[in-house]
Amino acid sequence: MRVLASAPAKIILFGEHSVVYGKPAIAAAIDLRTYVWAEFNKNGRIRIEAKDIRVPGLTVSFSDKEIYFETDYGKAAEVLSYVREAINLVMEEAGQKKGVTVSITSQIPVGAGLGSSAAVAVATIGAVSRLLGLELTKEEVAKLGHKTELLVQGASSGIDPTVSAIGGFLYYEKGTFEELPAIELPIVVGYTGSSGSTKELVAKVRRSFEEMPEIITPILNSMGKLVEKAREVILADYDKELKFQLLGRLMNINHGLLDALGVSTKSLSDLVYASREAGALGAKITGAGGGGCMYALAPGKQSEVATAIKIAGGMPMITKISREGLRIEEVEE
Ligand SMILES: Nc1ncnc2c1ncn2[C@@H]1O[C@H](COP(=O)(O)OP(=O)(O)OP(=O)(O)O)[C@@H](O)[C@H]1O
Ligand SMILES: C[C@@](O)(CCO)CC(=O)[O-]
Ligand SMILES: [Mg+2]
Repeated sequence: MRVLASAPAKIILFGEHSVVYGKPAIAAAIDLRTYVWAEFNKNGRIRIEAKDIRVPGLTVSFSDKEIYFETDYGKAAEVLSYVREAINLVMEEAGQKKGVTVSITSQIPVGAGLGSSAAVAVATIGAVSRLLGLELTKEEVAKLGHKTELLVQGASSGIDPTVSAIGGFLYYEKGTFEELPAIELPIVVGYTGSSGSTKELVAKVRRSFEEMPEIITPILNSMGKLVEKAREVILADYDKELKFQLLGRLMNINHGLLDALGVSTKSLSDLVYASREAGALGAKITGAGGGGCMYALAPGKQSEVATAIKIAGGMPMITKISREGLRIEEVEE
C-alpha cells in the first residue's frame, strides 16, 4: 500500500514570536505545498528520501580513479529531524513499529519563514497515519505537528502546524483557533534568498526576554494588542480601502517591533522599505525572520511592489490563500 499526502506553506500576517509567549497571531495557508509518499518496506527500517533538501556536512575527495564521499552524520540527521520525530510520534500513537519508506518533494523554500518545517511534519503525519490505518482528524494531525516542532525546536506556539493542517485564514491563540472569513488579500511575498533557523531565532528572542524582561515584555504585549486590533479590523464592516489602510499601518508597527526583538536583517528591511516606497500600505517580516521572507499589502500596486522587491535584490512571489490544509492525494492499495 502507498499513500500520498500534501500540506501547504503559510504566511504569518501578524504576531510571529509573540505567539510563542501566549499572545494571539493571524496566519493563512498559501498555495505552495510539500508532498509526502509513505509506503511499507521489507527491511523493517525507517527510510527517508528527502529529494530537495540540502544536507550540510558532505565532503567529497577524489583521485584520478575514484570519488570518496564523507558525511557528517550528525548534521544530516539533524536536517531530517522533523520528519523522523513526526514518523515516531505517529507510530507511538498507532502502537505499531513497522518498516516505512517516506519520500518527500517540496515547493516550499526551506528556512524562509513559510512554514516548511510544519508542512513537512503535517504531510508526513498525514501520509504515515493513513498508511498505518489511523483515522486522525485534522486537529489531531495539527497537535502531533505541534509536538514534532516542540521536540525539534524546544519551543513552538503550534501556529504553523495548525494552519498547515487546517488550511485557510486563522486567528490562533494558545492551541485554539478561530476561522476568519475569506478576504481577498492583495499581497506580495518577497524572498531574500537567505534562510534563518526558527529554532535559533526563537532561542535568541528568549535570551533577550530573560536578560531584559522589563523591556521585552511590553514589546510582546504591544504585539498581542495589535493582533487583536487586526482581528477587529478584519471582522469589521468597513469598506475594503479603510480595512487595508488600517491593516497596513498595523503591519508596519509589527515590523518595527520585530526589528526591536532583533529578528530582522538588512536584506529583509531593504525589501520592506522598497515595498512601502513602491506604494504598499504595509510591509513586514513573515515567519521567524533572520533571513527568509517579508510580505507587503499592496492593493492595486502588486506588480509595482513585485518590481521594487526584485530591484532591491529579492524574489517576489504573488501567492493566494489556500483554503485546503492537509490533503490525502492518493491511496494505492
Ligand atoms: N522538504 C523537506 N524535507 C525534509 N525536511 C524539511 C523539508 N523542508 C523543511 N524541512 C525541515 O525544516 C527545517 C527548516 O525549518 P525552520 O522552522 O527553521 O524554517 P521554516 O519552517 O521554513 O520557516 P518558519 O518556521 O519561520 O516558518 C529544515 O532544516 C528541515 O529540517
Ligand atoms: C517564530 C514563530 O512564532 C513562527 C514561525 O513561523 C515560531 C512559532 O510560533 O512556533
Ligand atoms: Mg518552521
